[in-house]
Amino acid sequence: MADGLKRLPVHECFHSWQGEGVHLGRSAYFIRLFGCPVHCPWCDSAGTWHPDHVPDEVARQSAVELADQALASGAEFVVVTGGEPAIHDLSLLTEEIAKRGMGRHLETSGAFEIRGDFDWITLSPKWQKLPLEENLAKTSEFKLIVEDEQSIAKWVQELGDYVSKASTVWLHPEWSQRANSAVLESITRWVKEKGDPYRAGYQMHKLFNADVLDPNSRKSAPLGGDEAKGY
Ligand SMILES: Nc1nc2[nH]cc(C(=O)O)c2c(=O)[nH]1
Ligand code: SF4
Ligand SMILES: [Mg+2]
Repeated sequence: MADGLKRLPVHECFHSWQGEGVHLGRSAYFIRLFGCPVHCPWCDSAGTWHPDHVPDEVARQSAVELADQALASGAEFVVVTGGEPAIHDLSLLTEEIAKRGMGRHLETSGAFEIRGDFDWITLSPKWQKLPLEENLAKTSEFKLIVEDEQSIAKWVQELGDYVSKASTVWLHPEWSQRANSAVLESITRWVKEKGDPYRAGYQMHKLFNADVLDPNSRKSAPLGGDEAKGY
């Protein structure tokens, strides 16, 4: 493969702390790769794919460059996110990160084959493109996005034992619904009724504005579920 093709398209890289999930609050270096064919109506990273939000230029970086930057940041581990990072071959990147002794975490919809070795996989399924069974079987934690009062039951029905027997299943209000009391109550009720493995979750970094403190982060581009605009 020509060297240029091995370079990954990068939307942004920044040092922050993990704002979600089991590793909440830990110092983490985020590599947000460009591109996502899933197209969720409420995507909070539309700059990675949406024609109205993509930047004029997208840098391509090698696995060595990305891993060197991650190490230099002093973060505890690396989160590879997107976009949908699994549309890219991540093998070289995870190899280079491991060589530097850092943990490799992946944030994915699970809809694409995962190429690369990860220590931790967060799978957040999307109706627009359902996860592959092979990925459900190797998920470390699930994150279900709760868009309305029916969301949780619908996901639990769709994913069956993969979620009901998982070690951790986070229930996150979709961000534009974070003040919708019916959505929040549906999460509270589910956790109180079912208990383990379900846990109420939130995107805590957004409350802290943690990511924007790194000047290398890009302004976020949330779509906010505007169906009238067709996305
Ligand atoms: N601080 C912080 N934590 C995160 N955890 C998952 C994120 C993501 O966008 O994938 C994310 C993010 O964008 N920022
Ligand atoms: S939320 Fe994630 S999977 Fe959905 S469109 Fe945005 S980047 Fe893609
Ligand atoms: Mg995010």
